[in-house]
Amino acid sequence: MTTMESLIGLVNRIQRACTVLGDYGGGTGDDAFNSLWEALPTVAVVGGQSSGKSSVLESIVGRDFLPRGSGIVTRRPLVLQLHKTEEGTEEYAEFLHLPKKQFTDFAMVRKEIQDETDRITGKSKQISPVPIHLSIFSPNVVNLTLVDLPGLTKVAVEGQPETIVEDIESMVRTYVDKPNCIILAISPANQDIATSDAIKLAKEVDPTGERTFGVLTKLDLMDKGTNALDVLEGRSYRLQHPWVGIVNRSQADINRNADMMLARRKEREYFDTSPDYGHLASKMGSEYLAKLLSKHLESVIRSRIPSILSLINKSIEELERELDRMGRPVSVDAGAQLYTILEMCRAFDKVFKEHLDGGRPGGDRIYGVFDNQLPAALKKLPFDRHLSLQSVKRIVSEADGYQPHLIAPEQGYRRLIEGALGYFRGPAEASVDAVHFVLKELVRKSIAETQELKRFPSLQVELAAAANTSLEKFREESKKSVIRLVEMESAYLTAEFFRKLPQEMERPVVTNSKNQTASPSPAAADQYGDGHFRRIASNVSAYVSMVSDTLRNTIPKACVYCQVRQAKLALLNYFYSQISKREGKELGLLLDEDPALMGRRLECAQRLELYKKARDEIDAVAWVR
Ligand SMILES: Nc1nc2c(ncn2[C@@H]2O[C@H](COP(=O)(O)OP(=O)(O)OP(=O)(O)O)[C@@H](O)[C@H]2O)c(=O)[nH]1
Repeated sequence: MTTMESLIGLVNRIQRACTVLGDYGGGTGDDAFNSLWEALPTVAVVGGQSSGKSSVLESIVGRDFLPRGSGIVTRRPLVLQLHKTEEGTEEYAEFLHLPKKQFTDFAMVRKEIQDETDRITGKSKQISPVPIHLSIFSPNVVNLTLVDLPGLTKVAVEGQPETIVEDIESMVRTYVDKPNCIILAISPANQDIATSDAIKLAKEVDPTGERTFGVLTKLDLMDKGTNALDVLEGRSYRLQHPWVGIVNRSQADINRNADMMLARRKEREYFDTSPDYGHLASKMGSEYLAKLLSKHLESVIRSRIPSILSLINKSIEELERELDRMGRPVSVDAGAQLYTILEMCRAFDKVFKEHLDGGRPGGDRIYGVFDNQLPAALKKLPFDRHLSLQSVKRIVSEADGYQPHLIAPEQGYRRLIEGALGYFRGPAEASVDAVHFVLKELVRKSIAETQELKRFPSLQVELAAAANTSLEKFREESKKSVIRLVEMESAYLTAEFFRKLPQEMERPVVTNSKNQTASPSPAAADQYGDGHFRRIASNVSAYVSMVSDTLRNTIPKACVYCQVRQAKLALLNYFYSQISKREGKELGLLLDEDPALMGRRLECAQRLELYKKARDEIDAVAWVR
C-alpha cells in the first residue's frame, strides 16, 4: 500500500518545484499565475521572540541546527521538510539551493542557513519572503513539513530598520491568512496566555481555532505552585485541537551542548513524573507534537486533493490557452524558420490586399486622391494668369518674331499651349506622391494588424523597410509614367481641334447681293485687336481644359497601374530576394522575438510542466489505498 506518508513527500516535491519557479507562500511570487503553493497545506510556526520556536523545531527534528543569537535571527522563512528514513541509516540534510550536497554535520547546516539568509537579505538585518528549503532525512523524524517564520517582535533593535516590526507581522500574515495554512502557535507558559503574540494573531485569522495548534513551551519555568492546566485543558483559550505542552532544553542545556535525544528523554520523564500533567503525559511533548502534526497534515492534504487537482487542471487549461495565444516557439532549423517567415509574409500580404480591395478601410483613400485631390489641384492651376490678355499678347508677339502672323498665330498657339501644359506636371507628381503615402500607411497598418507578426519586432521592421523600398521604386516608375503622359500631350497637339480655328478667322469677308463688300465681321475687324487675343486665349483655354479632362482620367490609370497594381503583385518581391540570400543564423535574428514575450512563454511552459507533473504525481499517489 502506498501510505499517506507519500502524500507529504509529494507535497514537499511540489513545494520545492514551486519555489524554483518563484511561487512560494510569501505571496510575492508572480501573481499572474495561480499559486499552487498556496493550495498546498502547510504548517507555519508562529511565535513571539524567545517563545521557544527554534527549540520546538529542533526538538521535533532531534537535532541542533538552527542559528541562534540576539536580535532577529530568522529573517527568511525556512521550509523544513522532514523525511523519515529507515532505522540505522545516517542522518543528513540537503538544501534546495545546494542540490547534491549532503550535510551530515548539523553545525554546517546552521552556518549555511545563516549564509543563505545573508545572501538575499545582505547583512542589513532586513527580512525577505523568499524561503530557504531544507530537507532533513533521518530515522528520528516523522514525515512533516514546517515553515519557520521570523519571530513576532515588538521593537526594532539596533541595526534593524524601523519598519521591521510591521514587516515581520505582514510576512507572517501572508502565510497564516491562507485557509490552507495550519498554524503552530507557540506561547511560553511563563507568560500570560492573553498576551501571547502567536495566540493574538491566530485568533484574528482563525477565530474558530480550526487550523490552529496551540503549543505551550517552558512549562518547567513556571513559578512554583502554579501550573498551565487551564491553558492545556482548553479553559483559558479554546482551540479545536488539544494544546500540547513542551519542555525544551534550557539555555544552560544549550550552553552545555546537551544532547537532543537526551533532552527528548528528559522531556518525556518530566511529563511522566509530573504531578500536574501526569494525566496528560501521553499527549504532551515534542515527539507527540510531531506525530500529531504529521497525522493532521496528512489528513488535511488528503482532504484537499480534489481542490488541488481542480486548481491544477484549471491552471493547465489557462496556461495552454495562453501558450496558444503567444504562438509556438520558433524552430531553430533554418528551413523551418524560412517557412515561418514566408507564412507570416503571406499573412501580411493578405491583410494588405484586404485594405486595397476593400474589407478593411484605407484603400478608399486612394480613390480620394483621384476624385478630390487631383481635380482640385487641376482646378487651381494658374491658367487665368497664363492666358491673360497681356500674357497672350506677349507670347504671341514673341512667337511671331519680326513678321506678325497673317492668319492664325500657329507658333503663338503652340507656345501658349506648351506653356500651359507644363503646369500639369505638378498635380501629376503630387498624385503619385499622395498615392505613395496612402500605400505606405497601409503597409504600416497591415503590419500592425497582422496577428502572426506581433511576436517578431525585428521581422516587422525589416518587412516594413523592404515594403517601403518597393513602394519607392513604384513611385519612381509612376512618376516617370505620369510625366510621360504630360509630355505626350505637349508632343502632339490634337490637330482636329486647330483645324477649326483658321476657318473661323477667315469667315469675316462676305460679299452681299449687290456685290459690295459687306462690313467685315467683328472677328475680322479686330484681327489684331484685344478681341483677337481674347479669342486666342479662349481657344487655348478650351484646348487646355480638354487636356485637363484627359489627364484627369489618365493620371489615375498610371498611378494604379504603376503603384497600386504593383503593390498588390510585387510588394514583397524585394523582401523575398533579400531573404533568400540569408544564412540560417540571420534568419534566426529576424525571428528574434520580444524578450518579454519569450520570458513569459518560458515561464508559462515551465509552469505548465510543473502542473502536469504535479497532476500525474497526485494521480499516482492519491488514489492508491
Ligand atoms: N527551560 C526552558 N527553556 C526554554 C524552553 N524553551 C525555550 N527555552 C529557552 O528560551 C530561550 C529562547 O528559546 P528559542 O528556542 O531560541 O526561542 P525562539 O522563539 O526561537 O527565539 P527567537 O529565535 O529569538 O525568536 C532559549 O534560551 C531556550 O533555551 C523550555 O521549554 N524550557
